[in-house]
Amino acid sequence: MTNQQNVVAVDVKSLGLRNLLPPVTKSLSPTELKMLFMKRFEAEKGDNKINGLVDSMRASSPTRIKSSSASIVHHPSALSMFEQIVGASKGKQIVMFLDYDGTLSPIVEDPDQAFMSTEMRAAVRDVARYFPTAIVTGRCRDKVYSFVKLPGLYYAGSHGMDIKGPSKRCKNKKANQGVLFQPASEFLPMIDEVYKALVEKTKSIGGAKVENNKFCVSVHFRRVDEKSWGALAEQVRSVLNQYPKLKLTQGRKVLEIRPTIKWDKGRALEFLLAALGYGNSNDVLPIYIGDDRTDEDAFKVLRDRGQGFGILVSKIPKETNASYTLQEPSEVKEFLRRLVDWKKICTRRRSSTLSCLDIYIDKKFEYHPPTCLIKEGGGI
Ligand SMILES: O=P(O)(O)OC[C@H]1O[C@H](O[C@H]2O[C@H](CO)[C@@H](O)[C@H](O)[C@H]2O)[C@H](O)[C@@H](O)[C@@H]1O
Repeated sequence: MTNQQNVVAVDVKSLGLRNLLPPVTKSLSPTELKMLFMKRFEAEKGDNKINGLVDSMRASSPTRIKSSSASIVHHPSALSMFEQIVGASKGKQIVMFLDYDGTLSPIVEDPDQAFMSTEMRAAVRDVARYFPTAIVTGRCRDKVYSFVKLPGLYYAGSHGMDIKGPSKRCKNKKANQGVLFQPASEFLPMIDEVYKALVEKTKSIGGAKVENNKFCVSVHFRRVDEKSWGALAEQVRSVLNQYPKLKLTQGRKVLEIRPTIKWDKGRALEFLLAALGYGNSNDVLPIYIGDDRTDEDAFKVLRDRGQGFGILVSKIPKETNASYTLQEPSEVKEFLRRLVDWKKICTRRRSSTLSCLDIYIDKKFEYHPPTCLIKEGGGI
């Protein structure tokens, strides 16, 4: 066999190799041809990844609704279904799980300014008086604590990779007071390194902001011109390519870089239920309220367990594993207040001779159940 026999006449244009070769017809050996294909394949794979990422950055805009959203159903409002929700808690302990951004605080341009209102803080504090309560967030735990400022809660930062229990004794004796769980601690130096690299790589992209969330990193593009999203995606990919142990997920106008470990908000929810003594128990009704894609992991866990309710905070219909919706943080506050008022009524009913009617006309409460069906044991 001569070398000549191994040479194949290739029309580089017809093979779509235009970007890699001058636009001429040329004879190539099989080895050259293979290398060309590989090069093109890799280049296309990279391009597709970036394009895919930019598409998904566009889709993550909460104001857009997919046109082919036949499977997206309107979930009922958790406010209009309030009685059914608390009714399901009869004989069970409600445990509250609350996402932070977009749930307790409105979405704002600058992540450092995402404060929660005094009224919302009071609502969360009151809820935590009656029910074990956890904040589950993508943020760094210390940062979210500096926003929430309530000591009696569980905090799960970094998408649940940094869990800490309340700093002082709480009423629930089953609770493990000393809980501190950090399943990704070995990733700390790597995350730090990636954070620095991302700050460097994105500094020329106007509006981009990199946030160190301790066990994960957020790259914000809310203030980046849409024309530069591709450039941003490329920079993020170029850094991530060097760290196969890290993965990319997305939230609301944010790219999230996190360890590839199998841990998310859903796992954190399971961990916290176990820490509270409800690991394999039917005596619990977990309620998880969140607005973001990352909260879907927790909604799914509740659905799979057939226990409790996921409540999605969204003004627009979305594909979700949640059972109910609330439109915005102000409705979350209203829901939390109702929960507290309902619990107070149940507690008073048990410790006094007041009739349902007495409770109903008691002007002290803003919320009065429309029907007087309060039963012993907490259910309506
Ligand atoms: O799990 P969460 O508590 O919802 O945290 C998810 C991310 O929230 C923050 O970003 C989001 O809120 C910002 C402030 O409103 C907004 O500017 C940004 O566009 C949103 O994505 C936070 O800054 C991220 O680190 C969290 O991962």
